[in-house]
Amino acid sequence: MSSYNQINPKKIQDLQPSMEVLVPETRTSTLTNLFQNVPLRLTQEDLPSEYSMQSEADQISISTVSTMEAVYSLGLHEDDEKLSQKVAHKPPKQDSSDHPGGNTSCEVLIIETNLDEVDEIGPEAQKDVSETSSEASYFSWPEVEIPGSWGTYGIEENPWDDDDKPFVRFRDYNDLKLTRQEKSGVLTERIIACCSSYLDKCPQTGKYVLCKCNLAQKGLNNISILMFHHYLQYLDLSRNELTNLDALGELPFLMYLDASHNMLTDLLNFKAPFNLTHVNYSHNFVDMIPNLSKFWSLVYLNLSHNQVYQINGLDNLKYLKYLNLSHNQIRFLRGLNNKKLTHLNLEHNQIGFSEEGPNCGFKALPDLIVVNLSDNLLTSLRLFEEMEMLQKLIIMNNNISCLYEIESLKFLKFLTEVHFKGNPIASDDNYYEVCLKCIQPILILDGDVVSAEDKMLVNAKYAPTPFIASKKNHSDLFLLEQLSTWEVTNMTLPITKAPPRMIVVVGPPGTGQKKLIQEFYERHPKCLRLGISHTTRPKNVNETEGECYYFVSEEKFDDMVRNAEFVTVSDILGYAYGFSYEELMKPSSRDTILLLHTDLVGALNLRMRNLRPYLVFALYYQSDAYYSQLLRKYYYTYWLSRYDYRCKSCYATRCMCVDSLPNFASNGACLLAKILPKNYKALRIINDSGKINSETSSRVTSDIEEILKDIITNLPIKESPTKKSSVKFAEVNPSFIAQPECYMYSTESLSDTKVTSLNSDEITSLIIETKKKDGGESSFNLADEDVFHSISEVEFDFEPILSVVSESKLEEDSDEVRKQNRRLKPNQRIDKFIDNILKERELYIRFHRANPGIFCETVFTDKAESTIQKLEDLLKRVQNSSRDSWHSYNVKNDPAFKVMMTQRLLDLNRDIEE
Ligand SMILES: Nc1ncnc2c1ncn2[C@@H]1O[C@H](COP(=O)(O)OP(=O)(O)OP(=O)(O)O)[C@@H](O)[C@H]1O
Repeated sequence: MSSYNQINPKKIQDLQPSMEVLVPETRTSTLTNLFQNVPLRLTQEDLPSEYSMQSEADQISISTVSTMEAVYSLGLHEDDEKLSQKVAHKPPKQDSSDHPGGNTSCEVLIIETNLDEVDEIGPEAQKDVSETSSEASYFSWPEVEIPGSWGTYGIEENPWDDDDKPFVRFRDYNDLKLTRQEKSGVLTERIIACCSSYLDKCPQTGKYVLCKCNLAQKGLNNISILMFHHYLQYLDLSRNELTNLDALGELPFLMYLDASHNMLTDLLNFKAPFNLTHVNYSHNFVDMIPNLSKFWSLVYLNLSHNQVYQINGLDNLKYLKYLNLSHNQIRFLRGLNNKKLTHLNLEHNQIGFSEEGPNCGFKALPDLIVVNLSDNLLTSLRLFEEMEMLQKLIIMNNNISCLYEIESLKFLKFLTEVHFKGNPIASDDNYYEVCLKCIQPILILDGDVVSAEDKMLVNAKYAPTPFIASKKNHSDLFLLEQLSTWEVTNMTLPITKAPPRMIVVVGPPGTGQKKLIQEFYERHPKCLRLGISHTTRPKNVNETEGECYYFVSEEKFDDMVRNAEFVTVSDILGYAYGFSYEELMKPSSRDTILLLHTDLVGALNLRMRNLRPYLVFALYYQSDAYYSQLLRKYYYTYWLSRYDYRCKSCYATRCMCVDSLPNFASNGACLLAKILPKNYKALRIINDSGKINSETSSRVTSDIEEILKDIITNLPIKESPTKKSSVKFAEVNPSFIAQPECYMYSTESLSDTKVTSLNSDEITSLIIETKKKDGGESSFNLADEDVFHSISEVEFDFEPILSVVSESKLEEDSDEVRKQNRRLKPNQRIDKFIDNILKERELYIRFHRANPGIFCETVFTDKAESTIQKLEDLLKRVQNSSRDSWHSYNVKNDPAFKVMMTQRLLDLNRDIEE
């Protein structure tokens, strides 16, 4: 027992007369309250010798006066400090200002009752009582039943800790001489007074009341008197002989109830308090859980060591976090759907099965952190597969015999502690290693700390490198492919000859696959053949028809699609790309390997069509470099195509971009100037108002002049592939042309004119494109969509420097997104465009990770040498691979082929009609 309540009654004799005690009002009233219920009388023995009691009448009945009055009347006055020195006490932990009444040094006065009323207690009995009392500690929690302090998870800290509140005790239970009635197990007010503590405010009167009562191990069998103690919050009735708790129905504020180690058969069979959160009912005789809906506020429920044989009645306990049903007779895991449950103890039951289904068994308990299922009959660990929050699993002494079961735990990211001892698996030689391998986060296995070295060793021993894993998957797929029987599907190719073996370089746009395969082809022209795709995108200046693409119009491409001429078709950044059957089956030597590049869709189509391509994943190693490459590649072209139809570029030894739009003028040209190669020059035209008037036009002209001069004098002339010597004017703004002294501009729109004042070899072509309005000033309003359309219709016969990226891909976005886009500043939109491509790269990478083995090689286009080396290795492998695995297939003999082709055509027609 703590010194706090271990006061020698004789101490009172140390008190000196005329000592003053300062007692806060609230405390006095509490004491008074308490004393009103406990009529006590002081006897001569209790008093210092100076105070002799003359007669019975001098005995002070405290039932009518407050304690303090009693103390005063006895002259026991002392200031708090001195008193507290004299009386053993434990000072409160917290700052006294937290407590009502200021100074809260807790003096403890023990005042004995009238001995006449008390029977003699034999030495044996006295010993019993004192033992009982010392066991029932005020400061400890109910005993821990589960190894490893599981049982204390109920409430992490004791909110009713007497240390935190002023505490007053008048008598210690040990010093009570029990009456006959009390000895027979009847709870009396005297006992309650001895066992009560912890002052808290009464919710009704606002006065302080004692709200904690620890009646553990008092031999009680009748507690009906408790019904008068409405304000109890904490009640410990453990280790008594109780058979019913009806009286608790009168305790509306009860929050904590320990009724363990009694003889109770009914669970919580009393009127539900408002907010009962913690119930310990362990070690009783409960065999059935009734519907506990009324006890909705339960957070902790301990029903261990009862006779429960099935779980039910807990459905509506939405706040239940801790449930202990250990040492019962439960056979089947079901009836638990308490979503907030974090700790579940079911050890020592007979559970062999769990309810199966989407919201059953453990699947209904997504938040479980600790589970104890030791000493049951489980044979599998699969029921824990989806318990994502699980941190600790105790499943000792079950029947888990297959090591493979541990695999079920491999996706549990937080599982750091497992106990499998006593299962057949634990005696397997590989048990330790398998556990470490499958349960990656593990820190404690069967109570022993797992060292980092062990984990590393095991991982090194068992985990294949990604390379091997990828190869293995690949070979698995290959095997599957070999084993699959030949059948005609919608994807079956309408060809009768085995297609060539092929290497396909796959990557996101702008990765440089085209350049890569060309370089590789040039190294091995004899054993490779370049596969040329069709595309609707405009030809770049340095591209030749039929060398890297067949450039076709959209109409032509659509026709080819309708005629089913393509093996695969993709839409990339608004242009269509397709690889045709004709190109696939082009006559070549049997040993020649087809080399082509596609996007992911194309590559997967080739695979689905059973063409068995060797897929090579190409990407930029450094995403920064990829970003810069995209900027170089698309910024320019995208800008031109999207924001300013009037601004076109021309290919020349030096290029000039002329623009007349305010937005472009202020941002675009500058930007272009930065990103264009050195021998290109961007011309910036300042035109804030969006109108070209005579003033701005003269500035424009002088700007042009300046730049042209600069081009001519400073920049080295480079060979132009086109060597055009004409200047193409498209709808030339008259105000430009009105400066004949600068350059000879034609006044006729859309006509070719020589630039006479410049050396035509040096400036090969120059496009100035503006919009004339009513023959006068040109007005350019960005919001004027018509301007955009009319100008985009103008045809140019020059070759654009870079591929012009269509905006149609972005046009596919919803209207809402489009509107947002419109509101963005031009450079933000471009960033978005590039962001989309970067996201596409991420998609490719994710796809690769999720499908190990689908790519047989990964190359980095910004690491040219290693890339070519890898491709050469691959080429050797492909050359050595079997060529004859194709089934010869005779279309004529296959009725299914006809049916399938008819169906395919019908589908196609329907698509076209739609
Ligand atoms: N037949 C095809 N089917 C699907 N995708 C294709 C096909 N042909 C080319 N592609 C892909 O189209 C994308 C755009 O190619 P294109 O050459 O037009 O632009 P690019 O940005 O210069 O490409 P790269 O980065 O390879 O140089 C590339 O990712 C390419 O792999």
